[in-house]
Amino acid sequence: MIRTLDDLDAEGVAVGVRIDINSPVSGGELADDARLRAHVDTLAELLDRGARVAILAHQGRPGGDDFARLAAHADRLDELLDHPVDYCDATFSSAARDRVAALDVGEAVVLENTRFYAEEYMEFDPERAANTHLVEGLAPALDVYLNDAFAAAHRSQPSLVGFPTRLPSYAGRVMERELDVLGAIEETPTPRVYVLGGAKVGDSIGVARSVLERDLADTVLTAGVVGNVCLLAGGAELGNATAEFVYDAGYWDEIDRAGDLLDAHDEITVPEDVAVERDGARHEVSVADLPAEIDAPAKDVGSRTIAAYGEVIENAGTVILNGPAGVFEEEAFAEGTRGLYEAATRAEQSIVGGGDTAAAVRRLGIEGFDHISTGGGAALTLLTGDALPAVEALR
Ligand SMILES: Nc1ncnc2c1ncn2[C@@H]1O[C@H](COP(=O)(O)OP(=O)(O)O)[C@@H](O)[C@H]1O
Ligand SMILES: O=C(OP(=O)(O)O)[C@H](O)COP(=O)(O)O
Repeated sequence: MIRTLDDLDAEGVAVGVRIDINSPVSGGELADDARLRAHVDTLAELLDRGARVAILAHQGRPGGDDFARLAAHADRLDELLDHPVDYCDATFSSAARDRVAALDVGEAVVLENTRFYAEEYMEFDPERAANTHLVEGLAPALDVYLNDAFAAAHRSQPSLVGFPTRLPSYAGRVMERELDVLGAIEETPTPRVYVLGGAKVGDSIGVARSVLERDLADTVLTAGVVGNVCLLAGGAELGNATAEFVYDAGYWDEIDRAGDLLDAHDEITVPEDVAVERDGARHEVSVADLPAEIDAPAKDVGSRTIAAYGEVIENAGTVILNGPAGVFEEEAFAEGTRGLYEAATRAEQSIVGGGDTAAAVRRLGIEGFDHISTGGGAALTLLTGDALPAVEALR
C-alpha cells in the first residue's frame, strides 16, 4: 500500500518533496516550465495545509550543457505558487539543514541539484541508498518524505529510493495520477492501439515486443525513426541518407530485432509512404514504388500513412502514443505528428507519454488527450509491465 497526501497530517511538518523538474535549459534560462507546472498541485496543497517544504530535484546529467543550478527553477516556482519559494545552494550540508530548520509554515525552499553529488548519479538498492551522504545528511532535518517525481521513478538513485527506509513516506498527486492511469492499462477500453514513433528505437522495439507478448496491444503502428527501422527490416530501400542516419544513430543492430518482431507479430504495421526533403520542400514517396531516387533522409510519414493510421487510431478504444511521427520541429515534417495526434484525441481514450512527445503536443497546440504523462522512460517502463524502483520503495 502506498500512502498519499490524503494520509498526511501536514501542519508544521518538514516535508522533503522529490519532484522532477528536469527541463530544457538554454543560456541558464528554463526553456520550458511544463514539468514545474505539473507539480504545482502537490506543492500548493502541502503549503496550503501548513507544511514546511524542502524541495529535492535534479537537472541534467553531469557533463551535459543542461547540468545546471536550480536557482531559475526556484524563481519560476515562486511565480507559480502563492507561497514563497526560496533557493538554497546546498543539498545536505549543515547549511541545507539550517535552511530547512528555518522554514516557516507554508514556506518552501528548493535545495541544490541533487546530481551535483556523485552518489546521486549512481543506482543503489534502497538500504544502500539510505546510507549515502545525501540521505544520511538531509534525513535528520526532515519529518517525512514525499515522492512526486514520477518521471524519474525508473531510476534507483538515493534521493528517489533512499528516504523511505528512514522516514514515513508518501506519494504526491502527480505520482498518484500517473500510477492510476498507466498502472491500469489492462483495464482500458479495447481495441488498444500503440503508436510508437520518435527516435528511441531500442526502447520502442522492447515496448512493442512486450505489449504484444502480453496481449495488451491489438495493433502497433510504427512511425518516426522506429517506422524507418521497421521499413528497413522489411527490406524497403529507403536510400542511403536514411540508412546512414540509422547507422550513425547507432540503430543498425535494431534492424534485425525489428525484423524478428515483424516476423512474429502480424499486429505491427509499417508506414505506406514517407516524406523527404526535395528542392527545399516536402516530397512524398510511396514504399510500393521503391527503390526510387531518394537522396535525403525520411523525416516524416506520408499522407497515405497518416490517413490509414488515423482511421485505426480514431476507432481505437484506447490509443497510447509515444514519440513523434516525424521531425515535428521542422514545419514541413510536422504533418504526420499533427495528423496522428489529432486523430488520437478523437479515440475513446488517449494517453501520450514522453518528453519530446509532450513538447510536440504543446508546440502543435493539440488539446483533448485524456492523459499526458510527465514521464518518458518511466511511462514506458510501466507500460512494459516492469516495476519502478522509486514506487517499490514507497510500498
Ligand atoms: N523520421 C525521423 N528522422 C529523424 N528524427 C526523427 C524522425 N521522427 C522523429 N524524430 C525525432 O525524434 C525525436 C523525439 O524522439 P524521442 O526522444 O524518442 O521521443 P520522447 O522523448 O517523446 O520519448 C524528435 O526530436 C524528432 O525530431
Ligand atoms: O527527463 C527524464 O526522463 P525522460 O527523458 O525519460 O523523460 C527524467 O528527469 C530522468 O532523467 P535521466 O534520464 O537523466 O535519469
